[in-house]
Amino acid sequence: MTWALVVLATVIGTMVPLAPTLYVSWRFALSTQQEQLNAYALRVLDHTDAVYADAVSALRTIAAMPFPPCSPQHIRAMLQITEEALSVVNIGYGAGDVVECNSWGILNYKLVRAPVQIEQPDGIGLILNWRPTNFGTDRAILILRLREYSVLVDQRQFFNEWETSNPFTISEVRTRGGRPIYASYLDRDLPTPPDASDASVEKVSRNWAVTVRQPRITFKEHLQANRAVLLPLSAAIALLSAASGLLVLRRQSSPRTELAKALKKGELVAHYQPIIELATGRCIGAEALVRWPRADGSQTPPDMFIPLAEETGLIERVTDQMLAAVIEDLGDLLRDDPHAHVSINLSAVDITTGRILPVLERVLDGSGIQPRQIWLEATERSFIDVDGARATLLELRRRGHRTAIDDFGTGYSGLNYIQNLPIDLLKIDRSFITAVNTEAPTRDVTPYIIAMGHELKLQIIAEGVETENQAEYLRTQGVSFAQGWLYSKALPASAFLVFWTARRR
Ligand SMILES: Nc1nc2c(ncn2[C@@H]2O[C@H](COP(=O)(O)O[C@H]3[C@@H](O)[C@H](n4cnc5c(=O)[nH]c(N)nc54)O[C@@H]3COP(=O)(O)O)[C@@H](O)[C@H]2O)c(=O)[nH]1
Repeated sequence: MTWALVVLATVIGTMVPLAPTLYVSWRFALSTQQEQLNAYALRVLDHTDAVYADAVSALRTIAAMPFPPCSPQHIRAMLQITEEALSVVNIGYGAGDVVECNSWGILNYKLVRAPVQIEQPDGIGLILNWRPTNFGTDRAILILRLREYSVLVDQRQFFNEWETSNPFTISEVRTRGGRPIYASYLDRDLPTPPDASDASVEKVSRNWAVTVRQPRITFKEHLQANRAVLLPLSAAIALLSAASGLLVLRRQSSPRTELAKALKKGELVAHYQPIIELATGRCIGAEALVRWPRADGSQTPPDMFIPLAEETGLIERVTDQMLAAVIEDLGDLLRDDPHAHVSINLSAVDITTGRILPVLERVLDGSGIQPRQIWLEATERSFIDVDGARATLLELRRRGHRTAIDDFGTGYSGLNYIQNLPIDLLKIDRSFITAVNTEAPTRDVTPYIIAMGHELKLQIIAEGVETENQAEYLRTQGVSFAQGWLYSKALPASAFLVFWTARRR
């Protein structure tokens, strides 16, 4: 196949004039840049929406509390919310023209409440670029106002770390009315602010508009340098340049394209890791884990392509194909044994947008499989948009599905988040199980996580159980279920069915 392609490319490379080829490659490079910018802009917008949603949630929470203004309980509540909300630096209260108290206590100096500059579509008032004195920071602050309450957000929160991966890409965040609140070039050592020749993409959400830019000139210079070398060379060695052009093209085939192709061809498969009831040693179900077998016999690990799928908008298709694979592979088992279940990993976007709900309904409708047999796992990253996550989880539970928080202990969620979310199971991350009975610093955390699960009346699943010693410890701590290499690695469907038959009895 490769030889055929090389011969074909050689013939074409000899015959086709070079200029159109260069023109096409230029257009191709341009559209790739546009695609990259689109993905970038969506990520910046997601991040902006998440920071804003976090601050609005803090604002609405404090505004709904019944404490007497500036009482000790009131100030304590403001401090607690400030500490828990990732983006909030302070909360202020003032019924009149001045701030009377904030998260730090009652104010002993006069701080005038800045007037609202912009009314957001969601009813929140905004004050931009507030630069406080006596406040321990010289950074620009965004104030969100709801009645007597002001929530303060450091505008640098809108900076996105991934921008640093491409030094020429910059982002600007504005309100829907066009007022700028953040421009990343202000915080980075870039030679100039953006200009009109930049390639740019704009994306808008309900409250925000985001523009992402890359200087077009950099791209053009690069292309012209290539041409200066290629034109004389290609005249002399047309055959060689055609073949090497093909090789370059093949190497440039991006990981995203490869993953998209694999999804299109249905190359991703599900493997199943048994879940064991610790008290009886019986297998009660499995976790479906995606596998990507390659033509050369190797496997690309999910750790490599799941983040890529999440970044490039392919993750929904991964989830959908896994769901379809589970029904195809284990449908008969689930219909025959109504107590069996399969856990499926959902992505943050499945949970926060609720897009998984109609998909599940469509797949299960008429399948003879009960919703309670499909457990759904979400990582803590899904809960940055708490309201979206709660709505989806509530609906899943109403339909009868069981919901689990995955990799627990590795994210930022605290007790406060979890007790307010409709979750049935807590999966302790492998790192905390590996630490059991070792000298690892995290070994003392494991009992606290288990106690937290019990306190919240959640069933607990331990991941990554590799030794009988760990299993015994978990049994004595009242952990219900376990999965890990002690019992089995993730198995192809046929091997899992054999395991199930042996361990179900
Ligand atoms: N959104 C989706 N994410 C998925 C899906 N399938 C997998 N993933 C996520 O990718 C990460 C890596 O998964 P994988 O390489 O499959 O690793 C899993 C197990 O194989 C591994 N494991 C299980 N037992 C042991 C053990 O005893 N020791 C050991 N060293 N490793 C073990 O742990 C991974 C289980 O992950 P988790 O989901 O946290 O239970 C991983 O984050 C997957 O979530 C998918 O379909 N969609």
